[in-house]
Amino acid sequence: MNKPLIIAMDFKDKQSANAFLTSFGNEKLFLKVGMELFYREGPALVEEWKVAGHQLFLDLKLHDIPNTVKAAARQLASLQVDLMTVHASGGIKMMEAAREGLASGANNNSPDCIAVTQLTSTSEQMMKNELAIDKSLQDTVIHYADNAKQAGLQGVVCSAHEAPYIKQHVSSDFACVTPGIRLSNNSADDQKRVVTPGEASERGSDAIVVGRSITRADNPYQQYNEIKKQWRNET
Ligand SMILES: O=c1ccn([C@@H]2O[C@H](COP(=O)(O)O)[C@@H](O)[C@H]2O)c(=O)[nH]1
Repeated sequence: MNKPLIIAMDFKDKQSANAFLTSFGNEKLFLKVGMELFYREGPALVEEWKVAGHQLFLDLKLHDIPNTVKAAARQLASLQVDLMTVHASGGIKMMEAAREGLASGANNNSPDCIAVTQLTSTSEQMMKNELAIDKSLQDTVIHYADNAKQAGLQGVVCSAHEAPYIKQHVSSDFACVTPGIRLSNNSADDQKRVVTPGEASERGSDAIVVGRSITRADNPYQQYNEIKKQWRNET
């Protein structure tokens, strides 16, 4: 990966999403389609944006029994997206099943598959009190990342806080895709583990995912370029 800045296209429908994209002109982007937009618009919008030349991250966070995940991944592979997600808490067999499903459904290149370790909206306190996980957040994320590596996935979704530890304890070339990105004057909203684009870069993130800081900005294109500049250390 070459320091991608992935835009989280969390819009209610295709019309609002495409209205947002008009300010980017013909620029080719890396777009993340999540549950909100996919459940409304389905594969057609993904195909439309692929044809328009954008890279696509389909973030549906599959989490089910291995057989079901394998079959779902087989369907998603035919969409020829670049990246997709599963939840690491589904276990190694489920992640292996996702990889097998992608391989069997792809015409040529299968999409990269990465596993969500702990959502960036989760705090250490919440993990212990609500989720009843006794390990520290950092150790849990490293453990899940190690499972994802064993399952043959290409990387994980984590916060940039954990990225250096994953590089150190799992593998330096295991991809860390990090949401929870905010400029220093932005609200964290529902995110708990946030960093600035510059901090994500310093901590070794391979790609950042940014939604509301761009999509809700007064001038999304200007904000996108400001975040890109900080993320890529361009002065
Ligand atoms: O741990 C995770 C996994 C996925 N996400 C997704 O990233 C974006 C972040 O949006 P912001 O508006 O920049 O907070 C969103 O689509 C999430 O579904 C995440 O935030 N954390």
